[in-house]
Amino acid sequence: MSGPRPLVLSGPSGAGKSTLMKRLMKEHEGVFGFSVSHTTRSPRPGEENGKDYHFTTREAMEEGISRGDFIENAEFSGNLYGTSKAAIEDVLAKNLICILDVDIQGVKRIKDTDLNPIYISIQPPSMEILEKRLRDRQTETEESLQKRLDAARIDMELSKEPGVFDIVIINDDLERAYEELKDVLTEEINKVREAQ
Ligand SMILES: Nc1ncnc2c1ncn2[C@@H]1O[C@H](COP(=O)(O)OP(=O)(O)OP(=O)(O)O)[C@@H](O)[C@H]1O
Ligand SMILES: Nc1nc2c(ncn2[C@@H]2O[C@H](COP(=O)(O)O)[C@@H](O)[C@H]2O)c(=O)[nH]1
Repeated sequence: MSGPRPLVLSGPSGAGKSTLMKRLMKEHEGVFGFSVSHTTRSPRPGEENGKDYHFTTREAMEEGISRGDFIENAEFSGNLYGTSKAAIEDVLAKNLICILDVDIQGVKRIKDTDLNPIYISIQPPSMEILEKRLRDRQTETEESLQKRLDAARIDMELSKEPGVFDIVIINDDLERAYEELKDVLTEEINKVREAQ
């Protein structure tokens, strides 16, 4: 049997990717595995090294990129982010649905690989609501918030291009967005459960 297809979750910072993903993983224990990315940004309160991200320095990450350790990497809001080959292999080896949370640059780079994931974009209902969610989250300085909003405008345009995403979910009502996400993944979830 071929393994379950990975899932690429993308969309503007603050759209609700982590919120939806954490619920999906909690409600489907032993079905999903998170591909832990590397980043040069500082940890937020509550974030754990090796669980939320591998927090690293730019120098170490650039060395890893030159060695070919990453399947993709991107500069986002003044920091480097990347998906290592090891992060994905760890999850695939367990026959779980591998979830990658990456920005739109990552989506484009993953399309050049043989990963064959399901591409899902999580979009906010509007820029105004996105800005409010990001401000209320209280994780950003004014400067990084503005960079994230600039990146969000680009993301919202690109996500409308035909063929980039298999599905675009508007995360207005959390319950409805979650149901939509779960429905798209039913076949892959069943594949994992049947194999257990
Ligand atoms: N449907 C929703 N309605 C209201 N608030 C929401 C909704 N979905 C998420 N949020 C809130 O919006 C904020 C941003 O959500 P979250 O951190 O999940 O976004 P994200 O897309 O993972 O962002 P990033 O890419 O920066 O990690 C959080 O405080 C979350 O609780
Ligand atoms: N191209 C990649 N993008 C990534 C990766 N890991 C996270 N991200 C994206 O970065 C922004 C900001 O994340 P935050 O945790 O600092 O809020 C967000 O859009 C993520 O999807 C990665 O490995 N590659």
